[in-house]
Amino acid sequence: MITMKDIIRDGHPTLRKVAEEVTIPPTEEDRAVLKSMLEFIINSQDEEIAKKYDLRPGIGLAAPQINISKRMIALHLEDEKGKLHSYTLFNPKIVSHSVEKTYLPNGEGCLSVDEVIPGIVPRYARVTVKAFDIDGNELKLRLKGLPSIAMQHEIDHLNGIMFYDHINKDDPFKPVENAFPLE
Ligand SMILES: O=CN(O)C[C@@H](CC1CCCC1)C(=O)N1NCCC[C@H]1C(=O)Nc1ccccn1
Ligand code: NI
Repeated sequence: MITMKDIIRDGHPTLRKVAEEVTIPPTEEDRAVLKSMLEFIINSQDEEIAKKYDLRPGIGLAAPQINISKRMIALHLEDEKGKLHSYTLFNPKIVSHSVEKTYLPNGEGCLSVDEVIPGIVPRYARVTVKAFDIDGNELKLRLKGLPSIAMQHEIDHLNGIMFYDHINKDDPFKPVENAFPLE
């Protein structure tokens, strides 16, 4: 099982690489890795398991964070209606997005960043994503709210981008044009 020791931290070069596309159909190994990434996220949200293995809670994980420079991500999170969504995706790609932006009112963190970096992290309010599921079937997702924000955070990891790259360096809380806080 994946634990925090498997998660590389800011400064590790893999976090700044553009990850390689996964060949479709995925190999058994790629499928096993992606399943283990979702298992980690679900474990990290389970109070007992997280305590037992000292896991930091997460709602998403990208393969580069476990030093695998491949375009694979897992997400396990609730949407604004309280509906739980699990995503295990190969080669996700944002194919369209809203002009409007949004951001988490308390900023963002990252399991690969041990310090708190305050500031507004502007994200597209809505995104349409094309990807392949765990079996290699093509799918299209239309996301808004937290799923949209989290998806963009994870796809950034596949392109070597960290959340704080989006924070205004001169004034981290400067209002962003056409961006509205989530909730
Ligand atoms: O690349 C993947 N990661 O680095 C794990 C990150 C991904 C999220 C950061 C912002 C959007 C996606 C993660 O889940 N966290 N980051 C560290 C703090 C805890 C946790 C978190 O933000 N939790 C959360 C947020 C909103 C609502 C409920 N829970
Ligand atoms: Ni992250």
